[in-house]
Amino acid sequence: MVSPELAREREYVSTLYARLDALRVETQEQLDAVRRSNAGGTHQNRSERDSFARIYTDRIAQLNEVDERLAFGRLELTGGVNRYIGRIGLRDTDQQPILLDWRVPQASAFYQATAATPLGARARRHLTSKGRQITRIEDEIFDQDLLQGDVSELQGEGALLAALRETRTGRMSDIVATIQAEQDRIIRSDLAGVLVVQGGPGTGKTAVALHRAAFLLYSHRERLRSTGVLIVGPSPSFLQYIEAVLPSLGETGVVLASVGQLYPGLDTTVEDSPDVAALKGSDEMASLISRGVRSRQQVPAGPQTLDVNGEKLVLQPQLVASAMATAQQSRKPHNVARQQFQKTVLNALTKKLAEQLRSHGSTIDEADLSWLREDLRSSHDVRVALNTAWLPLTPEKFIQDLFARPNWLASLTPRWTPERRALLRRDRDVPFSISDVPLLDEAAELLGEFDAKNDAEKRERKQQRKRDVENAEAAIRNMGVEGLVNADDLAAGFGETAVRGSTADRAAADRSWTYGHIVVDEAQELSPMQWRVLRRRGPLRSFTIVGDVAQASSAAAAPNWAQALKALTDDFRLEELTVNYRTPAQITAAAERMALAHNLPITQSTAVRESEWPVDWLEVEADELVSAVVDVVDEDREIDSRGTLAVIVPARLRHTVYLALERQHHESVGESAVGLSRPIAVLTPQETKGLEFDSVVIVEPNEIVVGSARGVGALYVAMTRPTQRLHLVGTEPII
Ligand SMILES: Nc1ncnc2c1ncn2[C@@H]1O[C@H](COP(=O)(O)OP(=O)(O)OP(=O)(O)O)[C@@H](O)[C@H]1O
Repeated sequence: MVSPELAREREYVSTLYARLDALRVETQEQLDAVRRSNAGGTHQNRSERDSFARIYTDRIAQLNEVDERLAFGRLELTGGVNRYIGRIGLRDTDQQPILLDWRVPQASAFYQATAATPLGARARRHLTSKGRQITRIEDEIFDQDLLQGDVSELQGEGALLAALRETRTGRMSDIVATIQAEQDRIIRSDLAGVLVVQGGPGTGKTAVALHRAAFLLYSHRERLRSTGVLIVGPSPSFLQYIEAVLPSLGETGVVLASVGQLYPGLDTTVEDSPDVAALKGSDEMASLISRGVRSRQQVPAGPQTLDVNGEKLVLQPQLVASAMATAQQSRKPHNVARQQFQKTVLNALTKKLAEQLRSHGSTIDEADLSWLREDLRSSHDVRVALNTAWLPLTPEKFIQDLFARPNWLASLTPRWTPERRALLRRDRDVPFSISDVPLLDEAAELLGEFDAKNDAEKRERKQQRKRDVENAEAAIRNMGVEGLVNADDLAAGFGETAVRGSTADRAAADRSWTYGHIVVDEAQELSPMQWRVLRRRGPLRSFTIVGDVAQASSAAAAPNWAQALKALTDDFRLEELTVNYRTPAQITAAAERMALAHNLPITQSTAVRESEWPVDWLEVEADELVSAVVDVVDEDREIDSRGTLAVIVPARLRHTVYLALERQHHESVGESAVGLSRPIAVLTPQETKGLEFDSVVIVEPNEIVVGSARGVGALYVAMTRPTQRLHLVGTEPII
C-alpha cells in the first residue's frame, strides 16, 4: 500500500519529469530547425549554425544526464512552503520555480539545517528513487509541532547509509543527494584564495572537491567559463575513476589532468626511482635550471674572425658582452631575449662591416646597409658565432642535455657530490618521466617560445578568438536566444582548427594558459617543483587542495601542509573532514591501529557504519602464499560476485598473483589500470590511491611496510580502500 504522502510526492515528481521531457522536446525541435537550415550560406553562417547545433546537442545530453534522481529532496519552510531540490533547476511554463538547483543559495539549508539551527526550515525530506519512481521518503523534523502529525514516513535507515552500502562499480558517482553539512560548507566556500581540505581516508575529500568544482562553475559561470577549471589527480586511472562525476552534475567544461599530463604534448606515467624523484622534485632544480639556461649565454674567450662573403670581420668579446648584458636586462625569456641580442650584435657588425668596406674604397650608402645586414645574417660564421654565444633551445633538448652531459651538469653543480649528480644521469633517448614534467615546464618558462613564429601565431589566435566571440554575440542577438546560449561556447565551435575548440580544449593545449580555479586531489604527493607548475597555471591563487598528509607515499612529499604549499603560498585556509564514509568501523580501527603502532601521524576519523564482516588475517607458509590468495578471492566472490575486488600486492608479486587468478577467473581479472574496469583488479598500493572497492585482499602486508621508506603509509592506504571487507594474507604478521 502506498501511503498518501508517498503518492503525493510521486505525483509532484511526475510533473517535474513532464517538464523535463517538454524541455527536451523543445531543445530537439530547436536542433532540428538549425540542422534543416544548414545547407547554404557563407562559411561563417555555416559554422555558426554548427555551433548552435552543438550547443543544443550538449543541452539535450545534459537534460538526459539528470534523468536519474532528478529531484532528491524537499525542504519544508516555516509558513508551509515546500521547496524541491534537484540536480538542475526547473521552472514551469509560467516561469515559476518548481525545482531548485542544488547549487543555488536557497538550497543550502537542505544540506545545512539541523534541529538546533533549522535555518528557516521545519523539516527536510529525502526522496529516494528508482528510475523515475520515488520509492521511499525519509523525513527529519526540525520543528516539534510537526512530530504530532503523521510520522509514519520516518525511515529507520537514512538515504546516506543506503548510498554508502551500494555495490561499487569502479566509477565514482555523485553524492549530491546526501552531501553532509560539514561537506556542504566546504563546497560552498568562497572562490577566492587557497582552500586546503585535510581529512583521513574515505572522508569524502574527492567527492567534496568535485562537487565544489561543479558549484563554483555554476555560481561563477561568467568568470570561470572563459578561464576554465583544472582538476589535477595522481594518475590516469584515478581520473578514469572520477571522470563521470562532473558530467552527471551537468558540467563538462573542465580540464582533467594527471601529474604526468601537465606539460602539453607530453603524457607520461613513467615513474623515477624514489631518490631520483625526490631530487627532481626539490626546488633546488629550479635554480639549477636557471643556472643552466644562463650558462647557455656565453661570452667568447677571445676575438673571433668571421668570413662574410670573403670579407674578414673581427667579433670582439666586448661587443658580445655588452649586447648580452642589454638583452639580459630586458628579463625576457632566453629565446625571446636572444632576438634582441642578435639584433644588437648584427647592428653593430653591420656598422663595422660598412666602415671596413668604406676604408677599402667601397661606397656604402644607407640603402646598402640592409643588404649588408642580410649578408651578415646569412653568413655561416656569423650564425655559428651568435649561436655559440646564445643558443636557441627547446625545453626538451635542454633537459635531455642537462641529464646526458655529465661535464655540463658538473660545471653547474660544483657543490654536489658525484653520487648526487649520478641520480640525474640519463641517456638522451630515455622517455620523460612524471618528475621530468615540472622540469620541462620550468625550462619552458625560462626559455620562452623557441620560434618567434609561434609567438605571432599565438597573438593571431587570440585576436581571432576575440573576433569569434563578437560574431557569436551578434549571432545570438539575430537568433533571439540571448540568455540561453553563451557567446563563448558558441565561438568555441567556429572554425575547424583544434586550437579554436572549447575553453577546455584550448586550455589543455596551451602551456601558458591561466585557469580561473584549480582543484588538486591527493595533493600531499606533490613536490615543490610540481607546485611551481600549478602556481604558474593559477596566478589568481584560487585553489581547492585536498589530501591527507598521512597518506603521502611519494618520496618528494612534505610532512605538513605549510611546508607542502611553500612553493605556492603561505596564506591558505584549512578545513578538516572527520567522518569516514567509506570504510566500516572495524576496518577503520584496524588500519588506524596499524598506523599508530608504526608512529604514522594519521588523522583519525569516525566511521559512520559497521559492516558484518570482521577483518580477516591469514598467515601461511611462503610456498602456499599464492594459492592461499586465490582461495581467499574465491571465498570472497562467493559472498558477493557482483562487487569490485582489489588484490593489493607488493610490485614484485603483482604479475605472479595476476597469472594465478587469471587461470581461475579469466577475463574477470585485470592487472594494473586494466584491472580497474574488471571485477577483480591486481594492483600495487601506489595504484590504489584515491580508489575504493567493495572488498580488498592485501598480500604480504609486512613486505609492503618494510619495502619502502613510506611503506607504512602505503599499507595504510591499502587497508583503507574497502567499503565492505578486508582480508590480509601473508607469511609474517605486520611488524
Ligand atoms: N555525503 C556523502 N554521501 C554519500 N556518499 C559519500 C558522501 N561523502 C562521501 N561519500 C562516499 O564515500 C566514499 C569516499 O569518498 P572519497 O573517495 O571522496 O574520500 P577521500 O577522502 O577522497 O578518500 P581517500 O583519501 O582515501 O582518497 C566515496 O564512495 C564517496 O562517494
